[in-house]
Amino acid sequence: MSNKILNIADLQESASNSLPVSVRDFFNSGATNQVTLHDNYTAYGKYRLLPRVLKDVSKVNTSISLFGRDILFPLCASPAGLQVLAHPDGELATSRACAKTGVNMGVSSYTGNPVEQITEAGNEVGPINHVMQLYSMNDKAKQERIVRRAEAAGCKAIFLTADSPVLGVRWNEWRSGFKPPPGIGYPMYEKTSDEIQAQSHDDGFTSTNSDSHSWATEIPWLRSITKMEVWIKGVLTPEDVETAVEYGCDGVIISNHGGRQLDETPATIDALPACAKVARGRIRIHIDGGIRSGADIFKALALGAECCWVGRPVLWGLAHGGQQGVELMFKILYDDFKRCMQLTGCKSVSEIRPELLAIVNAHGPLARL
Ligand SMILES: Cc1cc2nc3c(=O)[nH]c(=O)nc-3n(C[C@H](O)[C@H](O)[C@H](O)COP(=O)(O)O)c2cc1C
Ligand SMILES: CCCCC(=O)C(=O)O
Repeated sequence: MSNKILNIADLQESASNSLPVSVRDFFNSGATNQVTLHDNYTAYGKYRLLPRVLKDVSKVNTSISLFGRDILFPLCASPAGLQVLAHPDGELATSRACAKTGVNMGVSSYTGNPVEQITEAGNEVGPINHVMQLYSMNDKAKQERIVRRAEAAGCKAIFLTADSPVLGVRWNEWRSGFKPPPGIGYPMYEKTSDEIQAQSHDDGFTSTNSDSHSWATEIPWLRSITKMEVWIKGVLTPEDVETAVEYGCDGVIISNHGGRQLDETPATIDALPACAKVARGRIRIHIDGGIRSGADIFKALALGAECCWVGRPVLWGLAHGGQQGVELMFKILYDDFKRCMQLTGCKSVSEIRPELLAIVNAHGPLARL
C-alpha cells in the first residue's frame, strides 16, 4: 500500500486497516442492504461539470459565511458519535483540526468528551463555531441540560436529528454485539461506562431517545429554552422543508444519516434539488452524505446547498493520524474544491450555479439542468 494519502479513498483505506473490525464496521457501514450508503456516493456520478474557460482564476475566494463568521470553504464536520474509538483524543482532536483549518464542527450528543472541553480545545487553536447535535429524548430535563450546557459552552445552533426515532437496522452492529469498550462514557447523556456496558447499543439508544417526538413537541420547546439557532438534521423531502419553515427553524440538513437509518431512502444529492426549490431563501439548506471530493462539494452547491458536511472522512482522518489526520482530510478536500472552482472558471462560491452542471443521460447526450 502506498503511504501517500492523496484522496479520501486513501484515507479510508489507511483508517480501515488500523481499526478493530467491529469499530471499522460501525464507522463504515450503513443500514440493512447498504443501498443508501452506496447511493450517497454514486449519485454524484450522474452529474458532469461544464467549465467556463479563459477566466482569470488567479484569485479564488472559497469562503462562505456561517453563524456570522467566514469559514475557509463550504465544508464542516458532521456530528458523529464515539470519535474516541478512532483516536484517544477523539472530538478534542476534531475540534482542534476544524479550528486550524477554519471550518465549523458538529458535536454529537454521543460524544466521548464533554462539549465544554470540545469547544475549549478548538477555541485555543483558532476561531471556530460549534453546533450541538441533539436527539429527542424521553427525559426532557436531561435533554434540556444538554441544550443549556451547549449554549453555555458557546455553541451556535442545535442540530435536532429528526431521522432517528429508533436506530436503523444495523446487522453488522447486532452481529458483532457492538458497543464502546469499557471505560468510555457518554458525558452529555450523563451515562457512565458501567451503564453503557449493561445494555446493547441498540437498547441503550431506544431506552434513552424518544420515538414519540413531533414537530409540535420539539421545536417550540427548544425555542423556549435556548437562543441558539434550531436546525433539523435528516430532512429528505420538500414537504418537511416546508414544515421546518412553518415552525420557524433556521435551517435543515438534507441528510439520510450517512445511510445508517432508513435504507432505500434517496441519495442526499438526489433529494436536494426539490428541497432547495421550496426553500426559496426562507430557510438555510445544508447537506451531508457521501461527499468525498471537491467536485462533490461543487455539485451540491450548484444544486442549491449552502454548505456541505462530512461524517466518515472525519473519523478516517482521526484514525489515520488524530488531529493531523483530520487536518489532512480537510486539506485534501479544500485543495480539490479550490482547483475545481478554478477549472470551472468560478472566482467565488456565489458563481457556482446549476448552469455549470449537466446530467448524464443513458439514452442520449448530456442534459442541461
Ligand atoms: C460512526 C458514525 C456515528 C454517527 N453519529 C451520529 C450522531 O450521533 N448523531 C447524528 O445526528 N448523526 C450521526 N452520524 C451521521 C453523521 O452526522 C452524518 O449525517 C453522516 O455521517 C454523513 O455521511 P458521510 O459519513 O457519508 O459523510 C454518525 C455517522 C457515523 C458514520
Ligand atoms: C454512538 C451512537 C451514535 C448513534 C448514531 O447516530 C449512529 O450510529 O449513526
